[in-house]
Amino acid sequence: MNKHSDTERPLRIGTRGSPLALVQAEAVKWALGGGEIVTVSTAGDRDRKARLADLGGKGVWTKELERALIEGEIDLAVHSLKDVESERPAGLVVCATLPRADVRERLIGPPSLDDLESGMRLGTSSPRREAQLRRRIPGLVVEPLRGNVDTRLAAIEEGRFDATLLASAGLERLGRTGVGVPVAVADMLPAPGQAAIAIETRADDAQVRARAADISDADTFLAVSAERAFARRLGGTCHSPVAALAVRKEEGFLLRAEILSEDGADLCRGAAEFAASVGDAETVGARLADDLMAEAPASIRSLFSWT
Ligand SMILES: NCc1[nH]cc(CCC(=O)O)c1CC(=O)O
Repeated sequence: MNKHSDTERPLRIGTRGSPLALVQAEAVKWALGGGEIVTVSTAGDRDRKARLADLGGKGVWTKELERALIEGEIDLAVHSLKDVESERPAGLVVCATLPRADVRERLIGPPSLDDLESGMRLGTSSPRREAQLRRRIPGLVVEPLRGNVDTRLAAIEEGRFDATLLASAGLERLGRTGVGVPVAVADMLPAPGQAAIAIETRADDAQVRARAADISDADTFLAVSAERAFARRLGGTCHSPVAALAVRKEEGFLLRAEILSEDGADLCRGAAEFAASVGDAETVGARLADDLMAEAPASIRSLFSWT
């Protein structure tokens, strides 16, 4: 029996209602040894046509859950960490992460990135994916493609696009392991926080924080702390192509990160090591952001509020 379960109420686990969100919330419920799933709909779920940026950026996926947390309707919120803006509303914290899944992207459509050519149509609404692939394939035509995983796969099957990219982690969690081909992180660095399921709660809720800490994966939490400190220091918005990935080394961790111009023509990348402490992860992530921005051309700098 879970060591907290004698004394504590079942936690209300807030989640979006998409198939991926529900699978992730179930994973957290299972790890906690129980709880009640509460589904909250977000602006991003209600409007599938508009560009993410026009709906108010990444916050569209999380705002309703955050309101429910602040108002005490739920005890914790489960998110794909990469959808959670690096600046949190006052009083809320990302306090735990489940063990990270495969961080790679999967290419849907062609057999490999080398099969993409100028003039082909890539469907994506991600500025990072757009910039990374336009850098690699000048002349690639990029058009918005949103919606849940099935919607996006259907768009390729119906021939509306030649290719799209999806996170391996999401496909695996939905049981779609055979879809597409994995892309090496050396060819496409993922988004900060990709493949990590995060628990967000009220900063002053010590009981929930303790229960979340029990199920948190320390290496994942350290890695994403550095990636998110990097993104936070840049002052990016939904229009900012940012990639970052930290991995465990024999001693400590290695953070790799890059920022690009919208068309991918310009790129600044770097790497830095950090020790196994959240403080060091955050310091090193922020310093790498400063180092890259200090040398970034205007085409990149204009996409961030870094000063
Ligand atoms: N932006 C939507 C989103 N948020 C998290 C995932 C996948 C799961 C993850 O990275 O944790 C996806 C889909 C995708 O980008 O393919």
